Amino acid sequence: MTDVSSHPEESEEDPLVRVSGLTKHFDNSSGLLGSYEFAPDGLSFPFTHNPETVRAVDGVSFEIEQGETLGLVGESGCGKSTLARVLLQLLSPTDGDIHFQGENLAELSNEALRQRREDIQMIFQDPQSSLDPRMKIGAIIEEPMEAHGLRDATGREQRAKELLESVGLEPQYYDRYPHEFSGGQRQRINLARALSVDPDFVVLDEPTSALDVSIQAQILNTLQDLQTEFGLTYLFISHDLSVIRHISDRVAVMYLGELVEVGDVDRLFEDPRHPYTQALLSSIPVPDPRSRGERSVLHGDVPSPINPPSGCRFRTRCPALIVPAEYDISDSEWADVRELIRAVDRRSFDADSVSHIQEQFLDGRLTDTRCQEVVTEAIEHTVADEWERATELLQTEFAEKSVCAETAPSLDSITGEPTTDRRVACHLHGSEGEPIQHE
Ligand SMILES: Nc1ncnc2c1ncn2[C@@H]1O[C@H](COP(=O)(O)OP(=O)(O)OP(=O)(O)O)[C@@H](O)[C@H]1O
Repeated sequence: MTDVSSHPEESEEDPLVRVSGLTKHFDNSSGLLGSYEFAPDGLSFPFTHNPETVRAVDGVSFEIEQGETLGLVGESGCGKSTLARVLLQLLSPTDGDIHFQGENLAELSNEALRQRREDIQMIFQDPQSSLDPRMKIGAIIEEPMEAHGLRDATGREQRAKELLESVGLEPQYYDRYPHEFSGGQRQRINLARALSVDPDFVVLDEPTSALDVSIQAQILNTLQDLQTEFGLTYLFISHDLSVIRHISDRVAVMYLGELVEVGDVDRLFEDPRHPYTQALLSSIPVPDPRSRGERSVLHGDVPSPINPPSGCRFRTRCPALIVPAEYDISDSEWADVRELIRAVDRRSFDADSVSHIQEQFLDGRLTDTRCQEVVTEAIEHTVADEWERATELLQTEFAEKSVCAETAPSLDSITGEPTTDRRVACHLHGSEGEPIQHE
């Protein structure tokens, strides 16, 4: 039970964790000479200074209620681990606040923060890394209790043995060494160690990714049992959507440092609203492909967080990019133009003649004259083997003029949902849950 009296700011309505506008930027120039580029010719000024900011986490806000599991999902490099490390105070935020049990962690004294650290524990992907091979299992589990001055030696031993049982291991493993255990068992030992200080909140960063699939399911079940037994709250980070679906109550989808969709796990999996969530879900293999709607595939890589795209960060890979307001073309014409833009970008067709390419991508001439002029000029560039000019023209005249490039969508709730906590950051979804019309 949480001792409410020890947290004066806490009120009935406070979630366990409230994160507001959390931002973590890495300055790549922090290393000695890291951001200096030396002139190779030896004639010009000897070096230039190009500091680069990696926008790993950019204005992220969410809440986690006591006892729930929030799943955090997204492709590699989108900022999940950085977010976890900032939450755990292993990294200091560039901006934003983290409230835990009603207290702003940034405002705590060092001693108060040290005590709070007891309440927030982390489990990493590699079950080996935190187990010192020279220490016995008992000592490994007792170490955090000792560090926080909890219990006497006998009490710690008793607690360690109880925890071994709770995580599904034998109490007599207390005197053994880590090398005697399998990957799954080592992750269980890590769990026992994290739970030894009675945390309220556990951040699990890809805790099952290094394990065999059959072992993964057992660990997930143990995590759920432990959650009930100890009243734990989890932030569960994974790129594996089936794991996220199995374990989460709610899910937050992250793309290039930002959250793009948050919602109840069943609603989000049944009816994903953000094109990125839709693309991620359609990449899960399903036994019967006919049972899913239209499949969309993620093209290309996640762009660099050093210079993320303007507006919506997903727009450079988005299959639903909104047509620029100045063009008066139908949805199917716009779909054809988008296909042409992607094909030019990937140079995926044989640029033989203007008329042939026009026929290949477009069903007749476009109704909007200006739009057709741009398309013709771009196709002419490809035939002249000027692919970069074609790409640049299409980007400037179409992609960059879309509202998706001009304005960053905010993570807004969608009304008409059975649950209130469904938020999506996409210009396709207005606050009334209806697509915004851009005529
Ligand atoms: N210390 C650092 N200095 C500079 N850049 C960093 C640092 N740590 C992370 N990054 C960058 O921040 C971005 C987010 O990385 P992060 O590890 O948080 O992503 P992730 O979603 O957890 O990916 P993965 O699942 O591969 O670990 C990446 O572009 C990464 O290269």
